[in-house]
Amino acid sequence: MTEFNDPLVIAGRSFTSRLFLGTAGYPNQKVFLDALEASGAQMATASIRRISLAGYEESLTDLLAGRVHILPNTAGCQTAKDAILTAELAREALETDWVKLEVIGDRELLYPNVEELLKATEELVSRGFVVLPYCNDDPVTCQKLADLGAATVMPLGSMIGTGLGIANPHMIELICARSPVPVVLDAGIGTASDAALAMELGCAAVLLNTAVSKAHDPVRMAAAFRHAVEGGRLARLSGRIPKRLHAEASSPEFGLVGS
Ligand SMILES: CC(=O)[C@@H](O)[C@H](O)COP(=O)(O)O
Repeated sequence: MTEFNDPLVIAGRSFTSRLFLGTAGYPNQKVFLDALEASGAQMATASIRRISLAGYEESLTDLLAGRVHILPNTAGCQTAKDAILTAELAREALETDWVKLEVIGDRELLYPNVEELLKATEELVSRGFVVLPYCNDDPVTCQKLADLGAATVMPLGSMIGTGLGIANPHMIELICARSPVPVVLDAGIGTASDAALAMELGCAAVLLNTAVSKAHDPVRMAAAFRHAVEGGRLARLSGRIPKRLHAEASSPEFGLVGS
């Protein structure tokens, strides 16, 4: 059975795991590392502004190096200028061109500022970055980001940290159907079934943080997400049955003894 292990390729790099993990908010370093291992994730994102997290005994980058591909993110940035500067700092410090681009338009909602996001994407692509933008669940914005050269689009399921799951599954499905680049569902995931749904809708991968780091048992939850993402992907590839409005007997009615 190799189908659900078909690698996801982003900017020439292959990932056999389609689960990407955030690194913030774990109770301690051991739980974080155990959860990371249980998740099977091969890419983990860390905020470049908070890279030396309190509670971690050694630097987060040293901790992650050799285990996963580190994806610095621009969390906390509110303008294109700020995000570009942060990405450049990350490139310098971590020697990576990859960046998860977050440009926030509202501190309470943590919703993207689309105008600034597009501006920052264009500039960072022109500077040679591999840009993975966190964006609205809006097909027009996703198309614009792809046109500007984003390596993926990462529409939100719902607001960051809410655990509300996928607020608009129809739109996520539509984005997946139209996107020329891989779609990574990012943010708002609450539990394993949300991640399975994302994959069933056609997402190439899922990025999440809070649902694991704040779970009662983060390590088990990380394992649950690993299975959910694989299961959802497998279901997607298998082709689900159409939904019907009327019952249809699942057992044949003819050829039974006495019929
Ligand atoms: C870690 C990170 O990048 C978050 O900003 C991301 O969007 C995940 O959100 P959740 O914590 O809701 O999974």
